[in-house]
Amino acid sequence: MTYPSRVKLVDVGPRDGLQNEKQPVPAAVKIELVERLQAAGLRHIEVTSYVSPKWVPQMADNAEVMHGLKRRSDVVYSVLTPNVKGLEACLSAPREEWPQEIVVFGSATEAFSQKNINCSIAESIERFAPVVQMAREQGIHVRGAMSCTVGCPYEGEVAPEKVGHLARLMKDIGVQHVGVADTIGVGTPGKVRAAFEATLAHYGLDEVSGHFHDTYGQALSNTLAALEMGVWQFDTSVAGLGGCPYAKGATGNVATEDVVYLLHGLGIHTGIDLDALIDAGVFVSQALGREPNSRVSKAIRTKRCA
Ligand SMILES: CC(C)(COP(=O)([O-])OP(=O)([O-])OC[C@H]1O[C@@H](n2cnc3c(N)ncnc32)[C@H](O)[C@@H]1OP(=O)([O-])[O-])[C@@H](O)C(=O)NCCC(=O)NCCSC(=O)C[C@@](C)(O)CC(=O)[O-]
Repeated sequence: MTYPSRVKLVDVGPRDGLQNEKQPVPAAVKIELVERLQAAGLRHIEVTSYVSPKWVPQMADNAEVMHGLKRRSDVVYSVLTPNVKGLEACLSAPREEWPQEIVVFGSATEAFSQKNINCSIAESIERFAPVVQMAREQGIHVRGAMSCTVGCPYEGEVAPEKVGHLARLMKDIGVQHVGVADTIGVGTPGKVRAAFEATLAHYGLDEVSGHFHDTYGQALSNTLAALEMGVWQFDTSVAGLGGCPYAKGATGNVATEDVVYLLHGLGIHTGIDLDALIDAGVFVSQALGREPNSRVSKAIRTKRCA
């Protein structure tokens, strides 16, 4: 089996990982988390989202976090912007605090679209179109997240045709890259492959990524299945943090630590220092009062103690 020679990981821990936390997480902790991730070698970090603070209170400090970061010139910072209001809020900061990439997020199912962003799929595309245009005019890269590509908490199994339909709509409005998300972590390799195949009818292999939650413990298998298709970009979350507020019961994303261990084991270079990454996961987990949700982190920390 041949695997891609390079893999890009986007650590979504500061955004996807923390958005669902009920306890307030101070901006200083979020900032230190991003800085620890970049020090560990992560070069793509999803920092925050410009969404309604009534819907997701944890992300209300978006501007403070973007302002407080000590940025590195070799790191790409991204943020979620569901509508023009969100993008305008993000761009109201001085240019040096802008992200290089924004994310619009849609759903392959109508029910999740309504629950998550309060509109139909068609309406979401209408909302995204001016966001995409404005961002691209400013030289900001646009990624699209496609939720519920294999399963939906409200509609159950999702047909690949629905994924292909959303991918085409995203392509038509100029979204440059799409992430195939298993929002509730129910996917298995065959289903994930089918979701990618439907997406690859509209996007090239260099324009797609995988985003796997680990609710059923399948995220590493799904990552491997995607790697075997030639997919080389993945979202992961330090310490396995996360969950979407509108996908009840779904656990966090696959832990970055576990994916890095897998990749290094396959001989794929990531540039990530696994020990420093584990320490970043311990830092944020301690701030949240829990253990990191990563088997690799646990194993390596046990070995360190021995
Ligand atoms: C999309 C909206 C805003 C629509 O929400 P809405 O209520 O339909 O919007 P609206 O335009 O009618 O505005 C209602 C209120 O929200 C305000 N508002 C409107 N837009 C913004 C904004 N951008 N920033 C700040 N405030 C905003 C607006 O000003 C107004 O305030 P009010 O007059 O009531 O005081 C809302 O549904 C929302 O914020 N949803 C949040 C959804 C979210 O963040 N979900 C989690 C992220 S997605 C995810 O995790 C999945 C992913 C990406 O990881 C992939 C996967 O695993 O599937």
